Amino acid sequence: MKIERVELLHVAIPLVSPFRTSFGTMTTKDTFLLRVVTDAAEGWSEFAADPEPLYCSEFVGAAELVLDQHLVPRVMPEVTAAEVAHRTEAVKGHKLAKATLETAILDAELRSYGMSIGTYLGATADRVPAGVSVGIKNSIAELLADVEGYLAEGYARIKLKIEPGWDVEPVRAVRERFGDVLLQVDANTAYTLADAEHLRRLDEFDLLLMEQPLEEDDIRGHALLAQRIRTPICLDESITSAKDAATAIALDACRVINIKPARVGGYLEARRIHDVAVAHGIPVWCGGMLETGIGRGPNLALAALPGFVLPGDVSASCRYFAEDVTEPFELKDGFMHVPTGPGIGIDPIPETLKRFTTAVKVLYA
Ligand SMILES: CSCC[C@@H](NC(=O)CCC(=O)O)C(=O)O
Ligand SMILES: [Mg+2]
Repeated sequence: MKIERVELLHVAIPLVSPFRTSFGTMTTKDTFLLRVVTDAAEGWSEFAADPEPLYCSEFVGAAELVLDQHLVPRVMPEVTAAEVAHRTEAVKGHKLAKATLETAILDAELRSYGMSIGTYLGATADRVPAGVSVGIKNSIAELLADVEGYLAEGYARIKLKIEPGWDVEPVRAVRERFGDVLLQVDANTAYTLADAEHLRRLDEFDLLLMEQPLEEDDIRGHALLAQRIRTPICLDESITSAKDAATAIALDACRVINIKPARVGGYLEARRIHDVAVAHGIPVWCGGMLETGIGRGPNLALAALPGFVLPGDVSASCRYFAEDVTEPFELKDGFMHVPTGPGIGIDPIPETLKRFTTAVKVLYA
């Protein structure tokens, strides 16, 4: 496809409530959407990280710069989605920025074919079970009230953010109050191997998994920890490619993988990781980055691939947003429906997008 225009729309959407993790507290989804206009169709995507490099090394300002100066020029003037990774591989890192570019081009390409991203990726379900991520709270009582509300909405699985000082007690409280609900935790790299004996205390709660307890580059540490605790280790930040997945699986560093297309450079690599995991009998699930509907839609399609056997973090839009730049994705009987329209299957609502847009930068015209 011939690229005719590329623009980046900064959006700031307030969260319905603060979302606290081991690395900070979010109150607004402050990122950008990428719009790629081609001679065949236009495509949309969103940058999944935040203004500060706290979840990973990438952040909004750097992504805008690397797209403008190093990634978009490399895909000019004509490109297919399959070529984007190859054309940009000389640029080291910046997987989330690359994912944003690849996804917008893939969206345009699929729209021009009239094909949904679910069909393209190999989705085998039209709805997927939804889990929900629950932040660190000011009190156990507040946590229990939140979890009660999510369970009442029908969420199939609860994920609790943990950090040193907020781990065993909140997990115990949820287990004691809500019985054998599907329950897992996510530490976002907040612990070290020295915490192994403490983390082993979580084994009594029959958790589905413990997500990313150690630093993202500590594959060996996760393999050693896995020998000392019973709870299956799930990697998130550590897995940025199919190669990482193969290494982590081969070293027994994880028994589950959280796949986020943004973290691994896009949906094409996400599918490769799915395939590697399935080949090794490793269950995967689709993670989340508090995406707007522009990211939430295609994530639901990915979550419908056969190896995504665990509920993911693709919750209803209202979990985070009172109003989104797209029509809301809603929870129905604990499931989220996979969009079936062409491309990512969802479009920004022009008037709402305008209202939430804080800046527009034309990268190519
Ligand atoms: C600001 S936290 C973003 C990363 C985090 N994501 C979630 O906890 C799920 C967020 C969501 O529901 O989209 C993770 O490490 O898995
Ligand atoms: Mg995580």
